[in-house]
Amino acid sequence: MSTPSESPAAMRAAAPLVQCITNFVAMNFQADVLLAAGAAPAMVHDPEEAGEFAAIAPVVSVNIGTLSPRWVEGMLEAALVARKANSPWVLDTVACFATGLRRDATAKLMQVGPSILSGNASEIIAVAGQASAGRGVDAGDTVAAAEEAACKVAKQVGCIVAVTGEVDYVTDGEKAVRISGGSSLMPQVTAMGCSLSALCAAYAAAV
Ligand SMILES: Nc1ncnc2c1ncn2[C@@H]1O[C@H](COP(=O)(O)OP(=O)(O)OP(=O)(O)O)[C@@H](O)[C@H]1O
Ligand SMILES: Cc1ncsc1CCO
Repeated sequence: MSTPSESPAAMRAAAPLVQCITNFVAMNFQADVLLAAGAAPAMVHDPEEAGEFAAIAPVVSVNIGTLSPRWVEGMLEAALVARKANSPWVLDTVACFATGLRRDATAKLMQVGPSILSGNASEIIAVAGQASAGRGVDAGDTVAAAEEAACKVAKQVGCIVAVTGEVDYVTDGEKAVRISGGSSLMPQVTAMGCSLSALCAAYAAAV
């Protein structure tokens, strides 16, 4: 395992293939962010091939931003294959509180047990089964308000939970770190959080 300062070089050296099942809005931007960081993105989502590809890729990044029932099938197939192979997989629960399809998909995906769960404060509060103030893809809660929910989910699932916002809160349920350094311009650009969760996947595969 590399130290945080060694991790970027370790990731570049490994150049991990990252299977991304992500939303239409983020797809291009997220792929470019992964390439810039030194990973090798592949956007592979159809259930006809998602599981097969997950057997080749060392890590899977799942993002529920633009959902359809068929995409959910692909997500579940890929997540199950990754889990069975003991490979990491990351779940970004975009707007998971908003509709029945999203709530149902999130519940099924959480049952597979992601290695890392990433979302804004309202999404993480909703995953913990609490009422959130989110609106669409935007958070209506502070990161601080989601810390308890993040710890609860991390302990229950045995995963890392990252709550994103002005200062990110990352926990395994016992230890936690707060990460600052973002820009107030970042919420004005779409797909920042989506790209971050895919980057987490790349690092999980490589370091
Ligand atoms: N107000 C802010 N000030 C500084 N940095 C921020 C702020 N809001 C977000 N960020 C940065 O943007 C990153 C993504 O966080 P955010 O919560 O906006 O993701 P998101 O809502 O899931 O994004 P998207 O759904 O558009 O992909 C954070 O990790 C943080 O670095
Ligand atoms: C705007 C938007 N709508 C669904 S996914 C997405 C990208 C940011 O979450």
